[in-house]
Amino acid sequence: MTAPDGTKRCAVVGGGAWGTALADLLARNGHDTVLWAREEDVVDSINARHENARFLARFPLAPSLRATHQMRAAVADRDLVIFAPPSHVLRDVASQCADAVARGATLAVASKGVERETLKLMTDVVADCVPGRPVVAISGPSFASEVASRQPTAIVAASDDREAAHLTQRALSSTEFRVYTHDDVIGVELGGALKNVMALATGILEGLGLGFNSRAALITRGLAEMTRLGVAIGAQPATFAGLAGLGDLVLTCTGALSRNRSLGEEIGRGKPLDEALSGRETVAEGVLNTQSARALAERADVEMPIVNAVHCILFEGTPVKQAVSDLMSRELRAEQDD
Ligand SMILES: NC(=O)C1=CN([C@@H]2O[C@H](COP(=O)(O)OP(=O)(O)OC[C@H]3O[C@@H](n4cnc5c(N)ncnc54)[C@H](O)[C@@H]3O)[C@@H](O)[C@H]2O)C=CC1
Ligand SMILES: O=C(CO)COP(=O)(O)O
Repeated sequence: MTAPDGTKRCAVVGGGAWGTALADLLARNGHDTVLWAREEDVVDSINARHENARFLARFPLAPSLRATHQMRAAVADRDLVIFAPPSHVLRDVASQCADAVARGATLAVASKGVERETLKLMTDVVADCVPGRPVVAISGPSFASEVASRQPTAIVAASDDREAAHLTQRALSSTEFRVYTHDDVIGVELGGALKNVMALATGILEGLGLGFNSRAALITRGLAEMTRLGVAIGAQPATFAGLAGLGDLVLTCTGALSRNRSLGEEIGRGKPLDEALSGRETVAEGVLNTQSARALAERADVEMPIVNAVHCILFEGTPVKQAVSDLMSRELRAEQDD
């Protein structure tokens, strides 16, 4: 299936901002690439005007990139299939096209989350739906719009299968987009899911009018609890100091482009969650990820005070100021006791 010049036949499943940016990268690298999008207007706008006017407006896409509404046809006979829908629909989407995926295909998943019902990682969800193929987790600090405008970006591609990680690395890498491989799938995936919760939390602090001290404390202690949970379920601690941990955490906790952070700001200013969510067409994974993270922490018997505080604010009616005060009044302890 691979052409003599090394180009691949690729499919990206999920025509939101991130799936579109990844498909654009593949197409610009010369790979024969098709993007499945759920919305007909997205398909039409990519095919007719080389733009995803709904989810990634004003960024010109590679003219060779094709979009389709036919998911099974999109994934058939492809060397590399990247899944990039919101995490809560990944199982549904992957199941719909599972039997059309080629036997020898490499699968990758770019969605950032932990399945709420099963507490499974995204790579495990894909492996459940499309068994027998290697699966790669793609994660790291990467706002889709900055990738689409070719700003230098670095991410990781993690897999237990070294060849699959290398194939994904080679397919996506360019002079503006640098992909590192990794072998710690749990750490890389958990970093991407948990940073969404921390981005919500820093947004809440911002909405409350708090300043830089509070934000720095939150990022640092947030990283400590992300690492604690990761290590408890089998991740390597060093992964959390890397691109998919600290890198993505800093990006989304400080970057104005983060949807999770901006949702947090609205909540910090006093908007109820359902009101803040209504009218948003784009995904803020941190909301569901807060529920998954809290359940994972309970199962692993790991203390995650910030995740817990966000859960109390979003789902238990705790006033924001009260949650901050509760966090600050916990029993004093040594920082190195993590
Ligand atoms: N936007 C970004 O900068 C980045 C996003 N991601 C991750 O990529 C994943 C997708 O996010 P975005 O591309 O940003 O989405 P988006 O917010 O741009 O668009 C929403 C997407 O959800 C899809 N969708 C909604 N309901 C659906 C359903 N029932 N079935 C199938 N699809 C449905 C829409 O078709 C659309 O593609 C998320 O897990 C996100 O965390 C990861 C890195 C960067
Ligand atoms: O994951 C992202 C960047 O790496 C995107 O973050 P948001 O979903 O908060 O916008």
